[in-house]
Amino acid sequence: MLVSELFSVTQIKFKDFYFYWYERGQEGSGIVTSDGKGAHHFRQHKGQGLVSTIFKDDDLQKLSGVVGLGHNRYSTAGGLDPNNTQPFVVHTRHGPLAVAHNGQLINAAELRTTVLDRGVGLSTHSDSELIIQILSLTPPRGEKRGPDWPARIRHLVEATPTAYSLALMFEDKIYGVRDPFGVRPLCIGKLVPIQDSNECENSNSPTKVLGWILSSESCSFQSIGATFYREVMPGEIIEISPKGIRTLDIVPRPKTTHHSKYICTDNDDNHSKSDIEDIPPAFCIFEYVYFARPDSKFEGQQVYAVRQRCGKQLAIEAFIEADVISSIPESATPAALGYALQSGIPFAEVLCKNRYVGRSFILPDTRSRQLAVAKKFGVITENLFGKRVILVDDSIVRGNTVGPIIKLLRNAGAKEVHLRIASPPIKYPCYMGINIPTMNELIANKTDLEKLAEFVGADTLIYLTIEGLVKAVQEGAKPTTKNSAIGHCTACLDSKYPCHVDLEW
Ligand SMILES: O=P(O)(O)OC[C@H]1O[C@H](OP(=O)(O)OP(=O)(O)O)[C@H](O)[C@@H]1O
Ligand SMILES: NC(=O)CC[C@H](N)C(=O)O
Ligand code: SF4
Ligand SMILES: [Mg+2]
Repeated sequence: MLVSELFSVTQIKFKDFYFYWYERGQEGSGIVTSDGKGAHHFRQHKGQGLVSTIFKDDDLQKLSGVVGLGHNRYSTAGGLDPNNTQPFVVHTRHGPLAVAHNGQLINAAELRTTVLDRGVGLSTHSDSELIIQILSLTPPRGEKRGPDWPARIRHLVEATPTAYSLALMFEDKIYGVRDPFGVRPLCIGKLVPIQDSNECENSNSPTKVLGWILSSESCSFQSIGATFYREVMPGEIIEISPKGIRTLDIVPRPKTTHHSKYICTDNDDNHSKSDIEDIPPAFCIFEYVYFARPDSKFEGQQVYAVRQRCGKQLAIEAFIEADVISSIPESATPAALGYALQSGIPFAEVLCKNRYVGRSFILPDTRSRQLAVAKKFGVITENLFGKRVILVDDSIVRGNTVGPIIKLLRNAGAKEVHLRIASPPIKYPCYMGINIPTMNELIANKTDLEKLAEFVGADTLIYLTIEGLVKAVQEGAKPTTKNSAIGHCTACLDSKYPCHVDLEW
């Protein structure tokens, strides 16, 4: 049995499969299964909203098969149209193919023209549909015997440098693909007998493998009795089949250098060959700051530990005397604990979060984000009345969260509120899978720092520096293989995009 899943905490059990989601995307969701026999043997169910509202027992009963693909959508291209819900399925010359995509194609406009110019009609505005259409094309050197998936996937990777982590399903096989810059995460889990899944990860004890799992985040593995096997490397193409798992290819990063759309950097042009060849991967630093779940692991370290180090670094860079340190739950809590450990000031909760309201930043529009913030928090008065409070958040993006919260704390009797942000100001758009497409929506561009503190109602406001964040992240990061490089995208902080950005999309 093989299980594949992108985006992992809702448990869904059907026949032989277990799918777990934590709603990394909250807008839509789908499952496609295959009985492994090719044409006409795919089954699927998709819908809009949270997983728990989409999949009822009856729907799941119909989803039988030997392999499966699931996806939760967090829209970054193509809008909220229900037709953009994934996985996408098309019938290729060799039978049905399903694709689940985490990311956003940086050159989507150019690719769209290329696909349309070849006479292929598209049925959505989703960038992910382009992926499945390119994969449906016969590769440049043709195919002698049946579909040559390594060649088709390599052709796709050469056509678009980033940002994608993909799971593809064809007959009884799953292919996993991570773009050469490794902007979005992708990891492999091993389904093992339950007693073995409680053993230490990466233990060398011989274990019967019941199946393989692909997931954006490793936090999903433990909940289904699987263990973390390893990350898919940037540029790596893997195949999961009844015979097991193997690497088909590793596509190198294109010879490029950082591109700045917004500021002059000494990175554009004038580079020696070796500079260009040495360009490192660009794993999204915002996964560590906010996006990923704290119990997930990337680059050999748990996200929780990185956030705590960010908080410690913040205390070094931006200490202030206070009576209590607290966080805006949930993502900022490890950083606030780090600040408390470093500074010796005690940590106490000042906000109670309504657990039935999801994450607000990842909602698709301003009104729903602001309503979510208003519904989400209550104050724990005893911990702040008459006190000087250091309030830590992981990030300020559009500024929907922090202002209303400081108002709540002041109304409840906080004497001073000092805001400390465990990441630098977010000033530039992301085109690689986080939905911040314009500069105008970013509050750091609307006013200078001093006015921003006043605007959100804080006595003082200090952000972590870019160097401080990179240090906190890279201190514990380990290369995937002995000689592989470590590198992070920081483009939304410093405008250094890993490759050319196509702004027409
Ligand atoms: O400045 P803004 O545009 O408001 O965005 C930043 C806020 O949004 C996120 O929290 P969210 O409520 O999404 O999730 P969390 O519970 O994981 O912290 C993030 O942790 C910040 O608190
Ligand atoms: N990560 C995702 O779910 C986004 C995939 C794709 N870019 C979309 O907008 O649908
Ligand atoms: S621009 Fe920012 S959010 Fe986008 S991939 Fe780079 S670090 Fe991540
Ligand atoms: Mg938050």
